[in-house]
Amino acid sequence: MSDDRSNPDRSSDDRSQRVAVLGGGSFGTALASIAADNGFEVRQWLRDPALVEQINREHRNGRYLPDYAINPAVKASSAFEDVLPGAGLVLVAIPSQAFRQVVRQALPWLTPSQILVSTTKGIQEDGFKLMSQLLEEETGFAHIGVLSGPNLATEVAERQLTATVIASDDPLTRTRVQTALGCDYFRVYASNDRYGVELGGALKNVYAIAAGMAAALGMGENTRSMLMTRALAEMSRFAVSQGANPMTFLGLAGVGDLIVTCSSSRSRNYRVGFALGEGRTLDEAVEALGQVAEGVNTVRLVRDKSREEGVYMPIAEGLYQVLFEGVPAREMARLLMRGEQSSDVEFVLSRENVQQDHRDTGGPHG
Ligand SMILES: NC(=O)c1ccc[n+]([C@@H]2O[C@H](COP(=O)([O-])OP(=O)(O)OC[C@H]3O[C@@H](n4cnc5c(N)ncnc54)[C@H](O)[C@@H]3O)[C@@H](O)[C@H]2O)c1
Ligand SMILES: O=P(O)(O)OC[C@H](O)CO
Repeated sequence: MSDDRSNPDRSSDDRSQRVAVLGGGSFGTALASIAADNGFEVRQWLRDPALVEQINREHRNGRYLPDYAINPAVKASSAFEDVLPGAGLVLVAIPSQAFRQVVRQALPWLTPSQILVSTTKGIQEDGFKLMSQLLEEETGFAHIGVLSGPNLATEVAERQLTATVIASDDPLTRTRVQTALGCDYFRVYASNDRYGVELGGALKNVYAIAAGMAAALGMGENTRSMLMTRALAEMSRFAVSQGANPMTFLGLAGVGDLIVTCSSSRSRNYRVGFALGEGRTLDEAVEALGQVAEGVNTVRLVRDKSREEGVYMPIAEGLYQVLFEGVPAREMARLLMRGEQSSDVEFVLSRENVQQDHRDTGGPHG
């Protein structure tokens, strides 16, 4: 690969350490190729032996990224022992529902000096846990991070200019990820708000489903702009109630990712929403997609949590009713407009404020 993509800050020490990617989907594959473009030896783990064979022989992932040439330095395997020993950085790109199980299977080949980074934007039902929390729980390691931001995998694979965020309170994790993945078309910004960055990535999927639905229903740009704006307020309100820093939601992993996912027909969550807006059932929409749209599960978890904690989330509540209670999408959109708050910007600075506000206004569940 050409030298002009290489990162001038990379030290030879870093390069001597391999990069491992767990997951053979589109994002995992795109990231593996970037690290290989940057001169790292890269090993990718995936379950499907036929796909392993195709990646190694044709340098192509026909199932998830058929039109993209993978850097031949990426070697795939379905055996952890081929992939993990000797890796300095391990990127985990496995859907949330299988995340813990895969990390558990990989555990015998992981070591505490390794840096573990989740790229997965989802929530685990049991305990409302984010993926980096599962990494911590399963391994007890110190170098844990999260990669998030407006990063449609197909655009990354096409080498479109893209920015991402590595969030960790561990400086080594931030630096190593910047070195392994940063290049002239993939900018890696650092954040130390791991929780806020990770929560933002999971929450925006909910609103992408709503945005896809609005598009299919023929709603105009004014309506979709309102939806995204109210979505940002709703996400931030929820995040603050969970103790996150609202400022993070003004960055790439908050509003940045919200905009791309709510606007692009390349987003899987948007596509599920679009299919629902066209009148398909949830099962039909998910089956037609053939991949994971994390927002379907997230909307259920977030809606339950918001009720439990008294956080006002009318869009998540309405979407839940469309997805799981058979309320027609068009009817829900009208109801949302009627029930919306009358003030525009709310300034919520703390968890206590959110809860006080709902006590004062009577909130939806208050
Ligand atoms: N695709 C994108 O545009 C994109 C961009 C940024 C972040 N992400 C996040 O990254 C995560 C991974 O996304 P992706 O697009 O690479 O892939 P994906 O979500 O489509 O699937 C990832 C891989 O996990 C594998 N998998 C699923 N269940 C498994 C199991 N039980 N055991 C082992 N492997 C299993 C699949 O076979 C596939 O190879 C997602 O959860 C998503 O939130 C995706
Ligand atoms: O395809 P989606 O909807 O999972 O979204 C992909 C990325 O998260 C966009 O940043």
